[in-house]
Amino acid sequence: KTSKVQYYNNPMWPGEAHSLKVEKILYQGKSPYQEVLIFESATYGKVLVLDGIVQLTDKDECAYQEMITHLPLCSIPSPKKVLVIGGGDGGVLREICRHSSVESIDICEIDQLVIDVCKDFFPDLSVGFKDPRVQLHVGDAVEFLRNAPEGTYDAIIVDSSDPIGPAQELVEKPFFETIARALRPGGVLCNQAESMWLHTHLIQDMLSICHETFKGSVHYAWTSVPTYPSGAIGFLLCAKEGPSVNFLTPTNPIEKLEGAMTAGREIRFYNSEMHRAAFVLPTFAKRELEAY
Ligand SMILES: NCCCCCc1nc2ccccc2[nH]1
Repeated sequence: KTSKVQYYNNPMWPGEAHSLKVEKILYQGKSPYQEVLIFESATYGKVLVLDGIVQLTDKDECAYQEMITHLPLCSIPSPKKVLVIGGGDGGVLREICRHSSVESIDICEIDQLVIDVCKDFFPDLSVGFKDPRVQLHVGDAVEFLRNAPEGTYDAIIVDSSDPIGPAQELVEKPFFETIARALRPGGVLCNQAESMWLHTHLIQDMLSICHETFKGSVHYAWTSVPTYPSGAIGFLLCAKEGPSVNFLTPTNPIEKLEGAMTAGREIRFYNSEMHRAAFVLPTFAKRELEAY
């Protein structure tokens, strides 16, 4: 049973907690990297928790998976080679597979246990692994990117957990530099970039690093995910210098996506207006983030 005191001590959102009623524990385990918990909630379907942090729920995972994927992929004309860092639940893979221009997808996930339990408990997400274009690499992303030839990818999506624990190195400058090197000119990066309500300093640090590393353009976007503390989570969209990228208006014909049935599931959250709206910031966030 989680004690209330320990419950309120997560350094990512000290003093606050979003709680879900547990109907039934479905899985509890521990990998070399983190504790893994899956439970059936009363109102959000199944829930995946890593080290006490909600990663996704059946009900609202579509918001995060669709936005982190289609914001970058709909911003370039014809993405062919895509890399996913993290994303072991398979949800981002499921969304990438909607893009018929994509020819190959590399995914580098450090924790095999996350992949295994999501195949058992989240078939709607792990369906992404079944696509023949997907090549799985289990290991450390820094290592993987060091060995990636320069200019390999049209898009890189960093679906990381938070920078406490295995994902700490994924917000540091050297990592962003290896990403820039692995992107082709005009290639794009989209990574999980915390909440504008809770993590302004962390976002400012990431924005500074990205403005130094990506001479193309850098934009912060956000969306609503009710089961993430603060109810909002952000994304950092970066373009490597080269053919210009306009993140603010989707270029890739999203219409053919909206109807796209992939793996038996239609799109539930993303559309062209939500794409444009994601880059519109409330005044406090403009003040705190647009200067960086
Ligand atoms: N696939 C990982 C998604 C992120 C899950 C953990 C998490 N939940 C958050 C809530 C608010 C801000 C940042 C957050 N990061």
